[in-house]
Amino acid sequence: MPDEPFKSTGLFKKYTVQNKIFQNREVLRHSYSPRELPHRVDQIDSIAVILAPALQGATPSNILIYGKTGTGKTATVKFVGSELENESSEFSPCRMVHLNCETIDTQYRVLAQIANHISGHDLKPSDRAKNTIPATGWHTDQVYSELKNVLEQAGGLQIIVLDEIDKLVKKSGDDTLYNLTRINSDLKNARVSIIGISNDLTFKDFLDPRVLSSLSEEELVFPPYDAVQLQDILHQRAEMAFLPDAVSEDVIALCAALAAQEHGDARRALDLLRVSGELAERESSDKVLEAHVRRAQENIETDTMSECVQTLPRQGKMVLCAMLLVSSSGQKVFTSGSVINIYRELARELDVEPLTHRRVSDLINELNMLGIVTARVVSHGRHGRTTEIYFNSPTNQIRTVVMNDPSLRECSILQPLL
Ligand SMILES: Nc1ncnc2c1ncn2[C@@H]1O[C@H](COP(=O)(O)OP(=O)(O)OP(=O)(O)O)[C@@H](O)[C@H]1O
Repeated sequence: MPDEPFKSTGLFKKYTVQNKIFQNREVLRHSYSPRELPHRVDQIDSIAVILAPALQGATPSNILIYGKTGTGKTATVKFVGSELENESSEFSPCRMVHLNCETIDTQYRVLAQIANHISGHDLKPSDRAKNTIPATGWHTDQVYSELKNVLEQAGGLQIIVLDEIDKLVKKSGDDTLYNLTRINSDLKNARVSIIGISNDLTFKDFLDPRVLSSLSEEELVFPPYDAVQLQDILHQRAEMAFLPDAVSEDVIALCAALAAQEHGDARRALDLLRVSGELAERESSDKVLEAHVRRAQENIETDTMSECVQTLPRQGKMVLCAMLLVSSSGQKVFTSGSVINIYRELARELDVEPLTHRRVSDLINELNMLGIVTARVVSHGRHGRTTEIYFNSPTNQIRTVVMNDPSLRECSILQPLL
């Protein structure tokens, strides 16, 4: 029998009501690159001064950039990079390739990605196909030598930006950086400069001193934004993102103040404004209200917390379960000692080698740093010290997420958490 012609039920009609809030919500997304970066003039100038010699054919110093998440490191480097690319001449071209080492985290992938990017963008079409490096299968030496060929063919200066460089170093050591910081001595017609970006200062401890000194010829620190600066950033985006009068000064000030309380993270502030707008839109409101911002803050916090719990390693989840169990027995504030006792029972039932007291304390500190619990050391004078722990918010959501793990669900000790 022939299929009946499709007849729409109008499912989406009620969700595509007339837009009363957004003019262009895309400008609030992470992928949008703003053309102006308020409160980053000093950082833009500092990077421009370091890179400027490139326009006269010299090789600029390598740069290491630090700063907490959402302080505009990536946006600033991309901004300066496009200015430099525009101003460089055909005779002395300068180009920037941007790699995120959270996903591109092995030497093979880093070298191949740089080479493939250059062949795709900067080589004549006739030279492109033969230069493509496969995703796997070559020897690293061969990839390195192909990268040199591609750089020589393209000529000029190549600035390689390694964003989240700490992830690369922690996953694959410092061989890639060792090779890249020395590649100029193997090149005749081309030059390479490196910009490393990180929000974790401790990764320097994983670097060989020689690699560190060539990588950090220049160092820059991006400070967190304060509430007033975040307001300016939000203003600039809100003008493009929202319809006139949909967002008030008070709403912008509240988003800025809440994000500044965290650690001055512009990404968080922009997310808060976008999610608040989406909540207002869903309610067919023609204005974003402070109540929408408060709810957006709760939603974002819940999402972040769920992601944190989901991605905890197994032992971390076990320690968290032990805490949930103690707290569900009615103790709002409990000690690390009681958590460790239950953790050990749990390890026995799950047939997992229990960690030492010290390691469990480290895991408790990690959960403290993630903001899931508060753990503080209390001194009892002559009787020594204990760590007191309590949950920062109601535990229902944490329980649901952690107990999603099938092996934990089956554990008899943990049945009270289901
Ligand atoms: N001064 C600014 N003006 C306008 N938008 C900004 C500014 N600083 C940051 N942003 C925006 O905030 C978001 C986060 O910025 P960015 O990705 O550059 O931060 P980051 O410091 O690299 O963070 P991470 O370390 O987490 O990668 C982006 O959407 C970016 O466009």
